[in-house]
Amino acid sequence: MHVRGLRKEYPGHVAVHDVDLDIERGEVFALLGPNGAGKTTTVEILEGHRKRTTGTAEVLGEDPGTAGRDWRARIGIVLQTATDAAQLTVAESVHHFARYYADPRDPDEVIERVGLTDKARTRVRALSGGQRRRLDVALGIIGRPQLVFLDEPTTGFDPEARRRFWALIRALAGEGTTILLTTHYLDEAEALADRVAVLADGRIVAQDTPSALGGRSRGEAMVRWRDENGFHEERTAFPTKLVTQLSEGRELADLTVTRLSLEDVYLRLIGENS
Ligand SMILES: Nc1ncnc2c1ncn2[C@@H]1O[C@H](COP(=O)(O)OP(=O)(O)OP(=O)(O)O)[C@@H](O)[C@H]1O
Repeated sequence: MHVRGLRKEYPGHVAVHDVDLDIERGEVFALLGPNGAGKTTTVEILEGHRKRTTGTAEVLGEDPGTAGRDWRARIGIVLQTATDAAQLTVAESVHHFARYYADPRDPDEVIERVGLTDKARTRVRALSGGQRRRLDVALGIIGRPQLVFLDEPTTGFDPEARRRFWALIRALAGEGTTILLTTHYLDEAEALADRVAVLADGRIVAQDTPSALGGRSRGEAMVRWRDENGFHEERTAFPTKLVTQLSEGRELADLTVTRLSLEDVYLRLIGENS
């Protein structure tokens, strides 16, 4: 996917300014940013659901503004709003959606992969919010898409469901599926994304791997430990050296070495650009 100078104007308001993105096949890419930053607008333009004002976009080799049904069948979309097939059971709706595609995944396997096997015979309207979201994910991947858009995919998931979902996304990426997700969960971006971009007020203010974002991997570390005089903490660019000096071969109680969290860096970037 290649995007250059993408811009979206609404009357009296520029929602997306000059966004450039290159996302490779099999890559998991996360768009981060506060409410109203322009994530959904960007994603909807790339899905072909919204018209851009200016700029170029190439998604799976085509312009999403003009691409046709064959292209659409190659992408999977999981929207923020839940699907509406409330009368059908989980199994019925997944089997039903599978029929729209030339080479769908096995519906029962997809239901298993999202962890809904024991709800397969339950009507969609009787699912919990998180279960319904898992069904949305199932419907988004049933067509064996080459590219999957996930807009806040794990909102409402319990911790176990999130871990299961992360494993599914990694497995899909391992099979060569490209994933573009938006999320407000920094731990999710850290666990899943090969690269992240931070949008603030419609502009990309940083783009890197989660571990290097905002100079994070080069930043100072905080070393904390405890001894007979109590609790200590020291900020240093050379944590290995400090720990070696401190320990002199003995164990240090409650030793931790931490760098800025992704959330720390994210909040700093957002603060600098708001
Ligand atoms: N149809 C529209 N008409 C006018 N303004 C819009 C429209 N859709 C979105 N906007 C504005 O564009 C900006 C970006 O909105 P967008 O939904 O892309 O943000 P977001 O980053 O996805 O936010 P969230 O995290 O809340 O989902 C917001 O200021 C929003 O009010």
